[in-house]
Amino acid sequence: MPDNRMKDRLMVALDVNHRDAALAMRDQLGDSVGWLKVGLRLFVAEGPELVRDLNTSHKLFLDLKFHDIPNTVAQAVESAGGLGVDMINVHAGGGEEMLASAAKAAANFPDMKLIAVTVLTSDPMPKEQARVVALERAKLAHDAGLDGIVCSVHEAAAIKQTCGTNFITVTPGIRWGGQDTQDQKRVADPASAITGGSDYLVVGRPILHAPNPRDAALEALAMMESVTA
Ligand SMILES: O=C(O)c1cc(=O)[nH]c(=O)n1[C@@H]1O[C@H](COP(=O)(O)O)[C@@H](O)[C@H]1O
Repeated sequence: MPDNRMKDRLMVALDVNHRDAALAMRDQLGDSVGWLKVGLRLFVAEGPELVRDLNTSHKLFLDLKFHDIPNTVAQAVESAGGLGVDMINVHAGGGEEMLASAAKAAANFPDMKLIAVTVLTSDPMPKEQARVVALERAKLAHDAGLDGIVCSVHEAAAIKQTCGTNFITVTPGIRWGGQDTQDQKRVADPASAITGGSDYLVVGRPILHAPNPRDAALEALAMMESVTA
């Protein structure tokens, strides 16, 4: 049985395009992971009903990366809050006013975490530059009252240092054992993510496309656990 402290820090990105595929993956993973992430592909295909269904067995991160004028983003945050999900995200690039409007709307849903994407893990900018920009955007999100950010493992420690240990760091771009990095540019393995200041690891294809997704999730969890006391 996986360690609850770690399984509650592992988010599987359900980047599939059909309700049946999503439910089958949920069932295969079972209690090996604490979180599921629904992103653009699945949400556009299947909508809110599936989100509610998945949220009955697992915590749910609705990853739609809102990026629009402040009023529109605030309204979208309200709608997401109405779904009862546990976490949503916006783009920090939307600026201070947009972030503040999103935070104000999210305050009506105290159980839902609002986080901001800093620099996409697929962005080809050099790592040093990504760290500077991600930190700048993290500060903006922190000052606007958001709960945390999405960044790569390479920026997580600096962000924690500046914004405080309670400021949530969610890190996609997780690969291990020589896996193909695909479109991801700033990657790290599960153990480095834990030691590098990540609160939550987002893993998609390395689990979804594994011969046995549950075994792949357990492998990631074992690496996460290997660096904790
Ligand atoms: O917000 C995200 O979740 C996200 C931000 C980011 O900077 N990079 C990133 O990969 N993601 C998401 O994290 C998941 C990573 O998937 P894999 O690359 O397949 O592990 C995908 O669902 C992406 O949409």
